[in-house]
Amino acid sequence: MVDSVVKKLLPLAIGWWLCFHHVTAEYYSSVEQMRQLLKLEDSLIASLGHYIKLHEQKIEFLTRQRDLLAKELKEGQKHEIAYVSNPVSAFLLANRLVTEWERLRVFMDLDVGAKLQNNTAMPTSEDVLGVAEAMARLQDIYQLDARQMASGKLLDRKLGRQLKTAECYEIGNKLSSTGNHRYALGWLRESLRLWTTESPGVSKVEVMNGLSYVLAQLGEYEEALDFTNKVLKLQPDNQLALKSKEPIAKWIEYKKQHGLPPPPPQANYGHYPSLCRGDYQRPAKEMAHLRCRYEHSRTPFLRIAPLKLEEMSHDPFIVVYHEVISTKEIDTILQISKPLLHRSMVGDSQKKEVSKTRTSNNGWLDDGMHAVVRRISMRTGDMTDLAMSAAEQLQVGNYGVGGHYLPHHDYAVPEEGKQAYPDVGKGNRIATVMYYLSDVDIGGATVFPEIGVGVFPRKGSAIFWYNLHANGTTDRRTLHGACPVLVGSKWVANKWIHEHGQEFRRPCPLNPEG
Ligand SMILES: O=C(O)CCC(=O)C(=O)O
Ligand SMILES: [Fe+2]
Repeated sequence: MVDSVVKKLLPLAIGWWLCFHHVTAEYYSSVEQMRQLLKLEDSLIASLGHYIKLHEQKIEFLTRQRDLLAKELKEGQKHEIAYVSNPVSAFLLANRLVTEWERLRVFMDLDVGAKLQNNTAMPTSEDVLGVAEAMARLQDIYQLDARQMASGKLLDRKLGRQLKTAECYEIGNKLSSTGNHRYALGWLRESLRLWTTESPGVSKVEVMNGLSYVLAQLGEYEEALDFTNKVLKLQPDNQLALKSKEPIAKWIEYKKQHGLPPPPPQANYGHYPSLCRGDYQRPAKEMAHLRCRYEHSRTPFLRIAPLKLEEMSHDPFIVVYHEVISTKEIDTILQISKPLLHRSMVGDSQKKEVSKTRTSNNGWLDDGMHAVVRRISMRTGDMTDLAMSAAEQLQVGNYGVGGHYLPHHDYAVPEEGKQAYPDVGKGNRIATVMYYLSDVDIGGATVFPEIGVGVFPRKGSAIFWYNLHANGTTDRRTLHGACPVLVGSKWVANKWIHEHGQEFRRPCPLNPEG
């Protein structure tokens, strides 16, 4: 649509420029020449009329676009958090800001000279790709198909509105450009299924070319050729289809003779996906001895204020404390940490980098920053009976749509002769206490794939486990990950406690006397 208006405007702008440059000839010395000027003015007025008309069309077009975008924005503003924490609407928002607004900006700059004013940095195409990758991750872990998502359904929830042909195409296209062909296919098929002659924004030929490309990438050459042929039937001179037809036909021959190369190996995290979905059930005999109880005997604090404790695993030791941080304390923590958030890194102090294995934001809070931060440190000490002199600052983390942290260990494995966490200088991370500062609508569990344990976030709870064996060696069974957030915004706060000072303190929590 933008294109067609641009095509009309451009020659006119050039014509207008040419008209003015003709007026420089000498006219005054001849009546006949002067008569030409009347003709010139007549044609100038006609051009001006044409120019105004096209500008009116342009304004009309921009007004329509503005109204459409405003309508979409209004939808988003009705339920802000729900809108940005739903993978589909989050994708559409990022995509609108990057693709559609950029198109409009170019269009506006073309002639009128007005520029879009904005003080906030616009998201970039990186953001759109990030959301597209998150979408593929969510589909993978939670087994979601494009058709259901496009109908506004996520698992058992009905969310948002139904997607249109062009939106499905846009998602498929972005997934295809990030190499997620498997999921791109579903979205492009949905786009074609929804396509009608009235569908704005994308032509049937574009969708079918997209399908042909993705199918060829997946080794489905026969169906790819089918789509290419369909495109050529509709548009015999379609360049993309003409170019791809021959290579696809060659691949069909190759496949007949040699078969397909084996697909690249996929990372396998055992029960990780099923634990994330809450589908995995541990054998009854492993669960039988786990209890929910009040913890009231280990420390003086617990005698006065017993805590609700849920045992998740005895060996390795993993428990969840419930209702250990109040909503008021959480509000304070979130308020001070929000301005400090930045993209989470992976790696040790020697080499830290941004990674797709950990997509969240975090910020560090020191005890000196606020009484509540100090109080949380003390509470962590009271809960665990470990010395807080060897604890790191509180790390507050926020995961957006599709945000996750693939299975990892919290302890470090230093090179021979080097110490773990040299910047902390207090030994390895003996234990982790992680507070859940929010509920999560769907997804976002903390799971331990080696031992089949999954904990779903509950605002106010905290999970506690030892990363090291009692003899100080690392416990590999503590491998754990943060499942992608499907709907919602997940907030956590980590307190990592190191070895030094714990020599006489590490209790056997299941048996205080032992
Ligand atoms: O967010 C979670 O559930 C786990 C986070 C985690 O493992 C970490 O930050 O080290
Ligand atoms: Fe961790």
